[in-house]
Amino acid sequence: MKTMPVTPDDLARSVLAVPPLARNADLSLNKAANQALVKHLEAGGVSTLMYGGNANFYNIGVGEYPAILDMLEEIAGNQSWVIPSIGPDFGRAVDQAKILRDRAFPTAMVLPLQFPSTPEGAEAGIRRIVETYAKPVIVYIKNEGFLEPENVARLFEDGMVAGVKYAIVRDDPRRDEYLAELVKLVSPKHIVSGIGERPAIDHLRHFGLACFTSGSVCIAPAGSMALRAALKAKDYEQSESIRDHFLELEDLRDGLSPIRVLHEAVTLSGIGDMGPMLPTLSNIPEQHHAAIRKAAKDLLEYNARLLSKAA
Ligand SMILES: N[C@@H](CC=O)C(=O)O
Repeated sequence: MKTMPVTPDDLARSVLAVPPLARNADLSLNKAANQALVKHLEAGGVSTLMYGGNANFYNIGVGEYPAILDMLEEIAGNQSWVIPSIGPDFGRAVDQAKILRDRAFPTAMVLPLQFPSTPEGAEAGIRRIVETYAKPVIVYIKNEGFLEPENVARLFEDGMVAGVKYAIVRDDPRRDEYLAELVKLVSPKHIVSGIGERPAIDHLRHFGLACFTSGSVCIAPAGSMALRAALKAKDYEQSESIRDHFLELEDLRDGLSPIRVLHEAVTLSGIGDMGPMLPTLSNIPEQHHAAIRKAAKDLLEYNARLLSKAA
């Protein structure tokens, strides 16, 4: 596992995979299945693994946290950069930061708390979390009202933030006043698009963001990395044609539940059995499995074609 401090190059060098977390029937960690998924991602060229919403870190207790960190340290390749999440509530984030500060992970992402929270309170909380952790964190902006751009800018100026994951969903990602303000106050080289392949083209093309996070990268890492390369080359026609391969699965995710569909897609594709979802989420009903299996297998085949072309 890579342990160097975070730089903008780190944020840009790989799509940031946001994988699900595999569990056994009794909800214990399924190390073999988690490792199979990490190996699949690494074989497709992905070197950044961010464990957050898709792994349901929102519901992980402090008691289980050290065991999860042990497993992530063991399953990641030498060159992979692993970012665990902390929070979303302040008390849990501080307790997890105390566990993390003795570990080699280069940073952690602070999950956003919707309620009860104010922008000033969230800024103050992140300052205290960073004081406890003693390393800058990644800030996750998922909804309006959690942190204002000014709060984020102040945290940056004070060296508290290593990067921002920006994930507020808009009907048209090009029309985004919050993001336009944020990139005026914080250099976009520190900000990654956080909503998968669909808005990534607009976020990188029109706002200059450094890279993007993705769940569907877990099925087609070579596809997501090809999209990243096309965006870096500013080849937007090629970018759109690559993104088209993801839309069947992304449509199902957006229509049903992004996290739950991804969890089942990894299982049904055969990459690894993700098992039961940790409460308070539940597995997607079987009536949707046929459509998810087809979309996942189509995307996996696309991944295989890219890998064999590159070989
Ligand atoms: N939510 C996005 C990106 C990850 O955070 C996805 O799952 O594709």
